[in-house]
Amino acid sequence: MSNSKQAVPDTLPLLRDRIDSIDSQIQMLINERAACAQKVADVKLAEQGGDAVVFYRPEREAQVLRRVMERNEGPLGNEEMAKIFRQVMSSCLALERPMRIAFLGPEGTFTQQAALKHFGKSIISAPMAAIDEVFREVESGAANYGVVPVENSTEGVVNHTLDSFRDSRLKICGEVEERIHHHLLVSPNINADDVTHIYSHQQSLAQCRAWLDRYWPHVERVAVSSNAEAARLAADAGRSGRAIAAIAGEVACELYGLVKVSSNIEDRPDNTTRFLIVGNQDVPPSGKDKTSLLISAKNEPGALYRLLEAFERHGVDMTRLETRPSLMSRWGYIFYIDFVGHYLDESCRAVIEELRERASEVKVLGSYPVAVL
Ligand SMILES: O=C(O)C(=O)C[C@]1(C(=O)O)C=C[C@@H](O)C=C1
Repeated sequence: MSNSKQAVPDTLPLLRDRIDSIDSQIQMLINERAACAQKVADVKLAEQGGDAVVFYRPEREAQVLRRVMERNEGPLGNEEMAKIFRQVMSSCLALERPMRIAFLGPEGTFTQQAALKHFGKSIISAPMAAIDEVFREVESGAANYGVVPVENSTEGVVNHTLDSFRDSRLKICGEVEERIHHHLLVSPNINADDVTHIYSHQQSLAQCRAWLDRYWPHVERVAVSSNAEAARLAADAGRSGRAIAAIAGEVACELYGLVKVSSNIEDRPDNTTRFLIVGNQDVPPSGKDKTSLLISAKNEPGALYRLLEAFERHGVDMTRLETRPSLMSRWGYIFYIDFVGHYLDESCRAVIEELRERASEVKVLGSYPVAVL
């Protein structure tokens, strides 16, 4: 193999020769890696047998991606490099066993975008109409994993997702954060100056309100069921020459063959949504993990204080606390708590043990790697 540090030629033909030679080496190495992954699948099948085999290993994937970022020397940025490896692993996993991923649809939603960011593109997409359908699809075994939104930095918590954990035996196997970028999109044959209506989900219209007021004050805004649906409608309209624009994300833009009139038009550029990966497995520690708990507190004075005090005493860093009505008793509550660490870590174990003594129910929803990308 040639030395990667050898002098870079400075003419176009020589540079292209060099790129061709590097490409063929990369290709050979990727296939060598893929062959290793195939072997890994054989070993897993031999060791774990039949239905119990767990091909997808979130903790291992997180470690691989973290290592890629740690050793990266550029000129490609850490995230860019990790994205390339993300896709390489996705292809390798698909070779071991194709993964069917259920997500809150339709095709082109930000949840699908999050699923692709987390698993890479080599998955079988299964869009579901509602969050509880995503849970059911994974519980029934029809899908291997599910992806659901859990909180948004502007809109707050997604109650449907939290509530679905009450009666589900699914585990959280991962998290993914997605900066939500909105784009103004039209059909390629449409002139943006002719646009008469702008379609989008109500929340997205709200998230772009100031931008719309400034640049499109006289164009009618129409709320539809999702951004992806807005993109589909804009593409449909374009086919019959009607000038309708949509506000939607990157995946919907590509999926419906639209073009961007303006990019990143959201009023708050830090607008971020966190998604959870749900599945049937307990994920071993990756070295940098988070844990989510569901706790039913006894309805008595100081109950919440006694729960939280255990975190402080054992030095466990709590990152989120949400409260939902329990539905079992009037004014009873369920708390959703996220903290840093894995449930097998000594301090986390001690906290969970104490919580079990103090609460009427403690359910470990899962320990999982902190999002890498
Ligand atoms: O290490 C494994 O268990 C593998 O299956 C290999 C591999 C990879 O390509 O690196 C593929 C899929 C898993 O999710 C994790 C890693």
